[in-house]
Amino acid sequence: MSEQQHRSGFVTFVGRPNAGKSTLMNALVGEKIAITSSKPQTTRHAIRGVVHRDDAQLVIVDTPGMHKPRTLLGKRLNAVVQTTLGDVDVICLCIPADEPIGPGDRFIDQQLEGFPRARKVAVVTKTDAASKQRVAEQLLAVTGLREWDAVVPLSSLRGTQLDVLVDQLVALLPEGEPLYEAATTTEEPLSVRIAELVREAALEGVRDELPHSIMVTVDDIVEREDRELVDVYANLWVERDSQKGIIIGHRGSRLREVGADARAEIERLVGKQVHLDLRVKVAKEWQGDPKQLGRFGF
Ligand SMILES: Nc1nc2c(ncn2[C@@H]2O[C@H](COP(=O)(O)OP(=O)(O)OP(=O)(O)O)[C@@H](O)[C@H]2O)c(=O)[nH]1
Repeated sequence: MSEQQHRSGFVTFVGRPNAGKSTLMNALVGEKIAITSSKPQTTRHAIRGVVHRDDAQLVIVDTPGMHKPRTLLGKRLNAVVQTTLGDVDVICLCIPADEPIGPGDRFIDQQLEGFPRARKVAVVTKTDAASKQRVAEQLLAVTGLREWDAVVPLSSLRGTQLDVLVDQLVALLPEGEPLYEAATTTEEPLSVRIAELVREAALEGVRDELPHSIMVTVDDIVEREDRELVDVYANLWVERDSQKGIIIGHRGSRLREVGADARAEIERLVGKQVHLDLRVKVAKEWQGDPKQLGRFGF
């Protein structure tokens, strides 16, 4: 194949919280990069995953869910979305098959008008969770929103139609050389990926406003010289003392569970045994504090 025919470019997935964007990106990249959870607004960073093919390279940028900002963190997250969308070749709007199209979807669809350069693809996600008829109705409803460059129904969970989406996306990319080396699946530094795995474990089973209050930082990752062992020093931040109690649980039982879950995922990532030193700390109302936000990398 000549260099000319190779295609490469940037694709992003937008959609209301819980639409299945992160799960889809992980399924496409074939490796756990963005963390997923049933809590809305799990994604906080613009994360890149890379899909490699002989004839193309798709760089996927994951964005936080678009929403009306309530906190300073919310505002900064929306700014990340705006910058990301101005910069990509294809924007995919994800709409779950198992829920009717609502004001949230329409709001985001309208925002797409602001990015005329990008090609636009509708992805109907979670087809496994809806009947055939429901999927067909949803496809019709989605088609009514605007003129799309492609409309693809799929299930990330079952892995159905993922190849169809990739084919469609590749066809919409400009011709160009690969942007990343073949072995690269993400640009995220190891410390960030580890912090996200700890946050994912901590999100399991927490409710109400607590999910948004959780932040994880990694102080140090130390490889032992004498053994195949990695020491990870991480902090789990919450906004209030009462939240600290919830995270730690009765006699530390919840924290131990979170640590064990996170450790298993980190071991899978680094391919070595891991010792996880996890401390719970309070950063008072960090979501509204510019100094704290800066410290957490927002
Ligand atoms: N049945 C089914 N569930 C799915 C599928 N894809 C995602 N989900 C579930 O939907 C929920 C939300 O998925 P995410 O990928 O975190 O959604 P998101 O759009 O990235 O969410 P935010 O980060 O909040 O913007 C999770 O509970 C997933 O397991 C799918 O193909 N089928």
